Amino acid sequence: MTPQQPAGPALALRGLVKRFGEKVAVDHLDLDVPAGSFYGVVGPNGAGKTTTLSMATGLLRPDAGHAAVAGADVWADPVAAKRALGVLPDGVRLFDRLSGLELVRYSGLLRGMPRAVVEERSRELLDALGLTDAAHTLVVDYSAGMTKKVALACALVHAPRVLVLDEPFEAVDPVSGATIRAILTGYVGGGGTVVLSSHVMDLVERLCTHVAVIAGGRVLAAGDLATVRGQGTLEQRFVDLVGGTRDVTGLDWLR
Ligand SMILES: Nc1ncnc2c1ncn2[C@@H]1O[C@H](COP(=O)(O)OP(=O)(O)OP(=O)(O)O)[C@@H](O)[C@H]1O
Repeated sequence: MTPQQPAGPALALRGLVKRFGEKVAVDHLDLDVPAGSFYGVVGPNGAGKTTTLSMATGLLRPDAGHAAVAGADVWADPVAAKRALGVLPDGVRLFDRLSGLELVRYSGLLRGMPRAVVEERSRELLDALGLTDAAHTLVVDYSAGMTKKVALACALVHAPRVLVLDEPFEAVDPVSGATIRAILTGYVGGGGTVVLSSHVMDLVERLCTHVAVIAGGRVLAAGDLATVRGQGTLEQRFVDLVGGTRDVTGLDWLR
């Protein structure tokens, strides 16, 4: 894969707003993801990470604001934006009556790639992700981790310039996790940009060059990892920004 580096930010979010009834899930959110960065998005449950990434990738229409991928507006110029983009959405809903191999092939062909290239890359990706033995198994019969991996293969098959991954390591076993980390690190090394959300601070700290801490639909801190982290660990900084640990009261019946 040889993704070219876009000029300007790989992902630019400006004034994004999303409301669900009374709930403001994303509240005038701005974020720049530099090209070639490995960008971690962290935040407590319900912070607005999935909603933000969904708007950034054209899966959810914002109530206000703009999102641009490699300079192309996701809503005004969706073809250009989506050409540059690979997405692993949260709670992936796939065409699960296809086999794993068929699904990855289908993703490549949908992108207008030549059949021979699709064939080669599909098999290579399944092999790298340890899914060769399950290549002809229907995706509906995959485990959660296998589903995550095949969805990642679908996101990678067209060698996008920007990859947006919602919780890519969730449900994935340690060996597969290491493989995915190696694939993503190699991809960034080759000029690609990764944006991922995660709850695992340790992983974000090890992998990412940049991080944004989101809570209440707003960015509390963003920038290169060392700056955001400061003197302590990312987890300490996260707790400082988001609020300390809560004492558990009640639940006497459980003790
Ligand atoms: N389709 C929806 N309808 C109503 N409310 C929603 C919807 N999607 C998200 N929300 C609300 O918006 C807020 C942000 O949710 P979001 O899924 O973006 O958070 P998150 O940071 O990804 O959380 P988690 O870490 O738990 O996955 C939450 O309060 C959630 O209940």
